[in-house]
Amino acid sequence: MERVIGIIGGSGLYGIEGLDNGAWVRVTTPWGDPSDEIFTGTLGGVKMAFLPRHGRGHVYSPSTVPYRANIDAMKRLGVTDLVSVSACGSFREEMAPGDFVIVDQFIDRTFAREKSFFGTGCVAHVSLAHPTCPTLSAACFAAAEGVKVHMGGTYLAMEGPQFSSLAESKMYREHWGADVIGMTNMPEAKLAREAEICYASVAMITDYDSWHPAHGEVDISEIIATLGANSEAARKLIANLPGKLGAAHESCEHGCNTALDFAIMTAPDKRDPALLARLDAVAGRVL
Ligand SMILES: CSC[C@H]1O[C@H](OP(=O)(O)O)[C@H](O)[C@@H]1O
Ligand SMILES: Nc1ncnc2[nH]cnc12
Repeated sequence: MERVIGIIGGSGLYGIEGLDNGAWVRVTTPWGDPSDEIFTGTLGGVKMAFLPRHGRGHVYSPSTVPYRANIDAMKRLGVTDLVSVSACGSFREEMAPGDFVIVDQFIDRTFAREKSFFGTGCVAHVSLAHPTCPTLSAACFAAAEGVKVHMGGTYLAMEGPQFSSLAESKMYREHWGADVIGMTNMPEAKLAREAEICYASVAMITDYDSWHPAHGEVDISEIIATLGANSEAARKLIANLPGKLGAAHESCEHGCNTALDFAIMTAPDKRDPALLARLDAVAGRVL
């Protein structure tokens, strides 16, 4: 299958440069409009699709990002490999502002978002034991240049938009084993799995949240300054990805592309035709 690399750019990353035949395209989905148009083109002969998660100009809050439309739109564009780039706080001394973490686990504490494409009339349960794709994650690690990268880490997804209290920050760090915190990778990772797209998360550390006695509270100006300093490393990683992955996407050996094989529970004669129609891109392979 032809590889298409999708990038969802988070806070501070609203566009990418250097694509051949680059153009912003409007994609419509049965789940509403994505956060913005999607910038498509090729890099080193590999197709790319870039979507700013919050929209250009940072329009959507973490709670109102249209996650389902974003993932559906990527699927419609043929995206096989989806890389999330996000700002995050750190719970670990050694994971310092400026470093990147290739996240491999999540704790989902979000509660005010649509988290599934499925529901009444077509119920499905996919595995999320390993929410990120090891192959794509390894490629992201290899593509990083000029930045310290930590391979593996647990990302706590909070609802926001306010940052955590000191008590929450200490609980996540000392008792829950979280390494980093952000507001957007859930339900994005869950939806990518339902859409059978390989997903990797590159978390750019911007702060120590509020637990660190020497660093005080999270401060948005500190976050923006660190993001500014880091955006070049993020762009470099994205630019190097096609070379690490190549133009052909073999079926994922970790099962990302076959997540729906045994997931759908609803009997064929009980399925809701209206919901099935909305699932055409995401689950068309098995419906
Ligand atoms: C700019 S600080 C808080 C904001 O930044 C992160 O966004 P993203 O994950 O899209 O990079 C965080 O999750 C919050 O939404
Ligand atoms: N400390 C933090 N908590 C939640 N989201 C963040 N994004 C960047 N820093 C963050």
